[in-house]
Amino acid sequence: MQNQDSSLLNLAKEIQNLTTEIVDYLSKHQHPEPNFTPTSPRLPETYQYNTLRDSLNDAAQDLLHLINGPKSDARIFFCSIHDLAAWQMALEFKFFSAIPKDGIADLKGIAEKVGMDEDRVGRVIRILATQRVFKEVERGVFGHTASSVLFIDDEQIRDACHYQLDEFFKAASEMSTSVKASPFESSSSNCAFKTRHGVELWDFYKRNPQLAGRFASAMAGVGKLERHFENLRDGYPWETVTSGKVVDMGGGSGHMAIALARAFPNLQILVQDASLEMLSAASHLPISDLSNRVTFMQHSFFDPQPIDSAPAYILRQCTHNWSDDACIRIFKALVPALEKSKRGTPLLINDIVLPEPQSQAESQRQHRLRQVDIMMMGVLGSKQRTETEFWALLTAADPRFKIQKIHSEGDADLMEVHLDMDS
Ligand SMILES: C[S@@+](CC[C@H](N)C(=O)[O-])C[C@H]1O[C@@H](n2cnc3c(N)ncnc32)[C@H](O)[C@@H]1O
Repeated sequence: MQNQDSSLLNLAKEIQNLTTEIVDYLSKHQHPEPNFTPTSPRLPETYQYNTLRDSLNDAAQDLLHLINGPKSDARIFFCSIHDLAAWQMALEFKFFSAIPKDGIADLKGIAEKVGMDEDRVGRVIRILATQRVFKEVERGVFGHTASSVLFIDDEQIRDACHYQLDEFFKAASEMSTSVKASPFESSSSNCAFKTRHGVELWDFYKRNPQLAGRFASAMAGVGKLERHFENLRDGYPWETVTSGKVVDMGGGSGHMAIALARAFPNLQILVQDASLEMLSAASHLPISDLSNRVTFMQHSFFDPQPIDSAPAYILRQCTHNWSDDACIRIFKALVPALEKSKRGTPLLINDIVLPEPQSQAESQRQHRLRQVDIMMMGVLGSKQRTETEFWALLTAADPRFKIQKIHSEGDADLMEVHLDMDS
């Protein structure tokens, strides 16, 4: 007889029910089920699928936490830094491309290609293989899995993983040292990145143009995760824009502007960024056919916006890089241009909007968002914000700012803000 009151069994039933819903979803949308091989079919990237996936993760994580217990859980999490160290080596020494995409390679061949001793190469690959990244097909011979082949197929996603495990991971280990040095002030000059690298983040990239290029590529990689682009594409009626240039402020290499221009042939977009290194990363992107519709300009969003009468102003993943005071300055610098624009011209803030404290957001999703918040604390002394916090900064910049709506079908929400000229 099963115990009806068993919370463990109830969680297992929830997992069974959610898995059934996922299998039904895949079958209804003609998606074959995934497997671990390099040719595994791709998963859907819809809001509905991701919501089911997050709920299943929540239930499965709860069951594992309860069954593992606090001691075993603690051992798993504090040793995960060594998984990251193995990943760091695999990325830095290009392990992924050292094994042919459709084939296998032995340890000697891989070690020669990556320029490391066989012993350590084997140890790194074998720990990753325990997480189904690479597979030891026979003793000392390795092939790819779905999770390792991703890093051959998608350079931008590889760059997104690489910059995190390189300059950001190194900085993260200095978090408590930096807070000890300035326990009551968090800023780009009082944060772990500055403690570890000796310079602030944007100066670091100015001094390392190659890493700035990787960062710009990584931003494009991050944009492919968790429906970032879909939210920007679907959260505003872009097809209604008939004239003028949309301005993408702090647009980096312009990868989002390019994707948006491809999705909407009616759009012209001006990408602004303060950094020439970021803007020049655009030369690596395939945009020759868009040269009339996507243009670039060096401009700091702290200076008054020189383009007025744009149909929309985008600020994507920029506010989270800055302190409250700096965000207020960014919003203020846009006000004169908005005043000269048509009524209802939106400022579109495309960034994480954190759930308000104690809200019921799924913990899997909330965990992802809060990881980015801690990342911002470490690399720039900045933060992710709730809607209430955004509202406070916008109205401090100009009391006429109103949050019109928030489109939220992915991790990076699209917040539509208007300057209400009648108030
Ligand atoms: C996290 S990245 C986001 C880039 C792009 N919007 C995206 O979504 O991928 C932040 C961008 O802000 C740019 N930036 C930093 N300071 C700036 C400033 N004062 N004015 C304009 N852009 C700036 C950086 O160069 C970088 O490209």
